[in-house]
Amino acid sequence: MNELQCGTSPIVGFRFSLHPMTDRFVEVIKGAMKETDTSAVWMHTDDVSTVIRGKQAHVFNVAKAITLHAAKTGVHVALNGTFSVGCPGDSAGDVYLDMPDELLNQDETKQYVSSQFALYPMNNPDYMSVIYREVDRAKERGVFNESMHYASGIHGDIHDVFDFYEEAFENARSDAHRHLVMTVSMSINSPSHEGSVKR
Ligand SMILES: Cc1ncc(C[n+]2csc(CCO)c2C)c(N)n1
Repeated sequence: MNELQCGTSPIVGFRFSLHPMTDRFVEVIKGAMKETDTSAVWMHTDDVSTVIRGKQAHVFNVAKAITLHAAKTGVHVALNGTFSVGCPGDSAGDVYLDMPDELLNQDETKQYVSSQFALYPMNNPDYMSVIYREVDRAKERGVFNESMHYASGIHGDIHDVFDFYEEAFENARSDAHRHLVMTVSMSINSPSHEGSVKR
């Protein structure tokens, strides 16, 4: 296969970093990963970030679970990450596409999150209408917070926010334009949320 060719694999990837605002950052990061069932995704952690790859549903399920575990410590946590699909590069982890669909992390604990996201529908000349459509979806779902340069503000309960992100990521790509990148930046348990309406 031509390694430079994009758009042949349905594998979804998420590369992210957690930044807990505490001296106890090591146990918050490592604890969140350990308490999450990551067996349905390929995962690798280094000194800067962690990458998970696999079926879309599992990648979003694991991303949310790790974030929720970190949030439940009560510590102010920042998460930054990039979702990508349609550019397999290497095929390590493709075996995870055979995993059963059953989601392995089911914690329903409520948790307010404030976030910003940006969609990059690669090689799609009509990318702005894709972006507007997904921002409209956020408004319909009740998770839209505000417009801003280079991103859109999304907030609410972590389950509603991650549901929206997965739906937007699913809908912002097509057979004609399979390569999609989405960046997400989240702030949780921040003292700056004080006074925010939806908590
Ligand atoms: C999700 C995530 N993965 C890796 C790092 C990088 N990192 C920074 S401190 C630390 C623990 C001590 O090794 C690690 C792994 C991160 N911040 N967030």
